[in-house]
Amino acid sequence: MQDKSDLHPGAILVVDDNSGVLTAAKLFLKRHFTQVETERNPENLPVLLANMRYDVILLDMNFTKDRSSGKEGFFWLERILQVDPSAVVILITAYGDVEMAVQAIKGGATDFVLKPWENEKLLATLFSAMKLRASKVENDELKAKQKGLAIAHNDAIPEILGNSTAMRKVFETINRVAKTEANVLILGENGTGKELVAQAIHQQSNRTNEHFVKVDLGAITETLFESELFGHVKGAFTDARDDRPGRFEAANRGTIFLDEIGNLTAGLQAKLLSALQNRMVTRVGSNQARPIDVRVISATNMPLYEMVKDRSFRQDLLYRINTIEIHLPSLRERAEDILLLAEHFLQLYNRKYNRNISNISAALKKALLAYPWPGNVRELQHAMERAVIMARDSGTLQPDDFMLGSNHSLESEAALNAATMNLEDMERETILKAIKKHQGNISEASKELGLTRASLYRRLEKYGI
Ligand SMILES: Nc1ncnc2c1ncn2[C@@H]1O[C@H](COP(=O)(O)OP(=O)(O)OP(=O)(O)O)[C@@H](O)[C@H]1O
Repeated sequence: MQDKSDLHPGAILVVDDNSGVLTAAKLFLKRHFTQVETERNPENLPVLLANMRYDVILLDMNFTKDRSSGKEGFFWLERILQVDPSAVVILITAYGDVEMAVQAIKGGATDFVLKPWENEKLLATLFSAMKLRASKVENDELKAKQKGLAIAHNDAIPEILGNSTAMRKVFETINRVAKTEANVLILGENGTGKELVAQAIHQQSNRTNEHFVKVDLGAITETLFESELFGHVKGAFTDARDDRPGRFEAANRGTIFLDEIGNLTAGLQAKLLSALQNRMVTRVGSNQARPIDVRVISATNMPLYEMVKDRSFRQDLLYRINTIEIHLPSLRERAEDILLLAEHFLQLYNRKYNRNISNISAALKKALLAYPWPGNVRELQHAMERAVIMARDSGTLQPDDFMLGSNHSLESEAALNAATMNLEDMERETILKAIKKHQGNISEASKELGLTRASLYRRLEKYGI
């Protein structure tokens, strides 16, 4: 008996009305694959397919009833693909039927083998078919997941709110560019809604049924970058146990969202530029370039134009990604939106935490308007969530209920100081307090402020802290 662990995992179905062919196929294939089934009567296919997902189906083109036209083969191929559009079907054809087989490939078959087959050739064909099946299944799962996420997303309605002139302009631009194929660069501070805008563009685009794949370039290490973005083949490096597509392939026909693009090192900028220019990616360890069709939306909170001047960002890469630019204003630049967003988050968290706080007191409104919001909408959202949870009584939310980054109540600190401090002073104060509260732990402080570590560090530098 053969040790099962030597076998390649995979389920194969062979459909042929010649029992000799079936026996030979089964004997041979069972030595290589974990599951091999055979079927003489194609009429049983619907039942078989309903009960089992086969990785590869070997299908005879010419059943006895209709010896030479291949009509039955075409018919069954179509039926299989109806049941499982990702099915991988290999046709078994007789010598001389090659033209017909080519036609069948156009109709959705993956490959064909000639009868009588050479075992080694059949095996090679099956192995590559298995790989194709694996990537189809992975793609299906990803799509299903994405759809699930999108639905969950719609449920939560992360609609982009804003009544300010600046935000109206942003909405107008989104409407105008979404349906085009233009690459979009979104600039704005942390927490201003860059990801939300990227999602909105994808949702309104012609690619809406395909994947929206986000890559946080700030979080990818230099060594992982290539494999993460472009994929790798088995054995390319120590941990590469299987072939794996990268994020660009996962986003094929859809949209890729390159977040924190300003954080890329010079070497990585060159690699990304080359992929975007050639519209091709090459998996690490392979020399086969694969074409990709993706729309690129990038975002950063870094001053890319200044970085081009001081040569820390490539101009040619900037021109690749900035066909359309969207500037998201900071929250303090659109004070008109502060109360609108505050009310929105109040209702959102009322529902979430089963509370019934009906409004925001005039004093708190004043304080919210005076605060500089270094972490922008995200900071307001977090602060509102905390307030809804912590508020002592239902009814009206008061300044005392409201803790900001510093964890001091608005009334006692920010609101009183607002009259005498300018925005930068206030931001510096807020940051100092957060750092003090977390005893110098930058990760914790940045979390509380709604900033990334990188942007907190930039501010520390700016304020000489
Ligand atoms: N205009 C808006 N209306 C409603 N919610 C918003 C708005 N802008 C941002 N938000 C919310 O604020 C949070 C932060 O938004 P988002 O992640 O899109 O910001 P970002 O600019 O991409 O942040 P970062 O630069 O830190 O990645 C999210 O929860 C988002 O839903």
